[in-house]
Amino acid sequence: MANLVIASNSKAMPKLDGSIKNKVWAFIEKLSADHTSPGLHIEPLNAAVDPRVRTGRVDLHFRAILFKIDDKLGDDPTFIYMGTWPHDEANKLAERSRLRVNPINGVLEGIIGELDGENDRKKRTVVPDPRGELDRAIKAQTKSYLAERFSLADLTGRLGLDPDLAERAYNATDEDTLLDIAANAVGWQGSALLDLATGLHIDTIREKHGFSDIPVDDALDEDEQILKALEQPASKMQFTFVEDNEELRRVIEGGDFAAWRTFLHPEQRKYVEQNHNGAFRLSGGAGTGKTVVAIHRARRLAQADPTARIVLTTYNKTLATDLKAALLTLDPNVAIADRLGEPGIYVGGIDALGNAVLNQSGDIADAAENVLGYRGAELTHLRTNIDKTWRDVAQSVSSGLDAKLATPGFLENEYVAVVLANKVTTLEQYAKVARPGRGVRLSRPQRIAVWKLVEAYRRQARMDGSLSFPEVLALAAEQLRLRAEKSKGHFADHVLVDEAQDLHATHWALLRNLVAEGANDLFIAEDSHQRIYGQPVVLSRFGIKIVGRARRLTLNYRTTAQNLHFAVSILSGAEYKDLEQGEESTAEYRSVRLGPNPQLVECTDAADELDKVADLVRSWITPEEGSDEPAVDPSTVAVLTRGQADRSQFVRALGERGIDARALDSNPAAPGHVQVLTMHRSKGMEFSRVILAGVDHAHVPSAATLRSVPEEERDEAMLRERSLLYVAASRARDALVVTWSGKKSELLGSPSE
Ligand SMILES: Nc1ncnc2c1ncn2[C@@H]1O[C@H](COP(=O)(O)OP(=O)(O)OP(=O)(O)O)[C@@H](O)[C@H]1O
Repeated sequence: MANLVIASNSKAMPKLDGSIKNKVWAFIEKLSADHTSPGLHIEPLNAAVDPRVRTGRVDLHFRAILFKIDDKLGDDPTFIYMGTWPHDEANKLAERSRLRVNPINGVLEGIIGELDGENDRKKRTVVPDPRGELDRAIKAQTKSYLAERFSLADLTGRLGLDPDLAERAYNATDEDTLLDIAANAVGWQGSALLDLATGLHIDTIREKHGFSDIPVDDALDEDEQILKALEQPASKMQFTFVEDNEELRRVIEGGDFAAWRTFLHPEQRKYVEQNHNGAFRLSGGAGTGKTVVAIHRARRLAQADPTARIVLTTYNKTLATDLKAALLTLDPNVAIADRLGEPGIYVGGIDALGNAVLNQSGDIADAAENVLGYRGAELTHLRTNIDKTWRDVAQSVSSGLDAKLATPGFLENEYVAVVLANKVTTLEQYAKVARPGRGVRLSRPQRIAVWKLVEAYRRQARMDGSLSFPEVLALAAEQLRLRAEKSKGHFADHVLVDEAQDLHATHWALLRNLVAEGANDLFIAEDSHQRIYGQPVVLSRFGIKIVGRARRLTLNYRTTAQNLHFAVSILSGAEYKDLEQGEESTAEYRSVRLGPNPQLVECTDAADELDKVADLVRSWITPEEGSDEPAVDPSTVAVLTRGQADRSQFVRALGERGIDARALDSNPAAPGHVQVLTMHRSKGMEFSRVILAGVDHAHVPSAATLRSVPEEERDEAMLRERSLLYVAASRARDALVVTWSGKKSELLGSPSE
């Protein structure tokens, strides 16, 4: 059985239709089963530049390009599949294709040859020009964009860029041209060029890509050097060893969209594979692959130890459902644990995790006494009308608390972040407890007043026999702590949490108590710029010590550089803190793809906006006859609104204009319809085309939301509003459109600013 390596070559390869894909799959399956099978017609080429190159017969009209590396000990050879082309083209390209170990960094490079004139044409046109000539003319300088910081020899001699590519990059006179060149380069060369454009030091770029200081081992022959180079992290951006048929099917069928399953960036791979001596925090901009890393890592931990109890959790149930689906897409055979505490990966929303702990815990009287001050708490029903309960309590109890503080928002935050987080059960404790991170300072009389309301709230809950989610979580955390104290151990060996920026105090208490401190205990994926609920939390308060184990991803895989630039411009001018109170920056954020600029559409009034949004959506999903644009699958188109009322209005308006649209709420997305959802609901999701609708002065930031918080907490609420628009703007893979009527939102910076 031959060893099989598949190269990601989507940039060079033509798009293949479904029937050819099936034939490619059959060809590769046959090749891995028996490479000597005559039906494969594996043939060398007389005039090939690289003697390892072969072509093979996919069908009468298509041939695959391969490299064959023989094993000198006589074992089976290794075949590297580079892609499939129409017959004549494949033969011509193969003659000029080659495999080489980069002598500067040790990375394996599979280079597909070019057809006659293609190289010259590329050099003349450089690359497509999506931003428009005008933009470029304005920004163009006559000097090389890179010359101030690097020499051409740095690019080739220290980084190992292909000399022709390095020269083109060096001749680029502005950032846009450089980004164009990066977007068209293959594998590690593209991401290294982006790093150069960002201004990173050559040594940093080498380190990020895991380049070897001894690139080539001269004691090995060339074939052995090639096989060794396949192990380099940056080689794995282009090549993957196929271990079994199931994996092979995934690679072939996945195509471009599923590259995340196989071709990880060396940094992503590092965070998947590295072991840590305790909690680790992976932050990173929207779309940099934090979720991808968490999923791969969970699978890696499960493979490394089949008895390990792994918890993979995230902010809510819908995101957890997506997480589980993605995990099973990555590996349909992965061991899923159906019950918390069993070996395998248990996937669930974090609130459900709290429930699971209590359901599996038996008597919770001691925990209830410690957290709530009474023993009889039962998980009979969940209280969902929290706002109403606080409102009723504030109206019926004469506490003397100022009206601006006697709001459901302030009281619930105080209850969760201070009272539950510190297991406060008496006024004496509350009067003394530290309240770090709470915007409003409270005098002693104010504390007494708040406590009166807390007591009334608890009385009410006791009468109802109901518990809120934060109470369930606090009880579950305490139950776990008591269990560990009695030497009964923990429910998990490894916990991985995604979207962690939005977790509140009792979530963290639960996570800390779910797993003992130790190797690979907690893996935290988060982005402070995407905090749209609640307030920042300081992890060390919960016994979660990151101490130097924090890293950041900056390369965006989701969206285009233009959309990314626009999304980041929304954050500019505001200061964000990460989970350890460090400053979070967007300085190195960059994207691997280019596209058109986001469209900003001013409408005359609400009716005009509904019409314009409908026209735009229609032009995408049913392009006019003769249009060059292919029809877009409606379910990959999303209209995002700030509130639920606007959401309903857009669903209705699109329907009235003949477009089948559905509101997306707690239900899963239905195929075949345009999705209309709130910006909050869009968290963690992505779509091909996104319209942010109703982005006007009154709705974004939401004037009503800002009015509802005390003055001292307004800056924080404003940060959340800014983050919400950033989250929404960073959901688009390809096209991003923003519409409004009346005065536009103050948060909208122009993309050219
Ligand atoms: N190495 C990769 N190769 C190809 N695609 C990738 C890679 N890593 C991530 N992606 C793709 O980029 C997109 C964003 O990834 P992911 O959702 O993991 O990012 P994220 O950082 O969790 O984003 P967010 O913070 O916005 O939720 C997804 O479509 C994912 O498949």
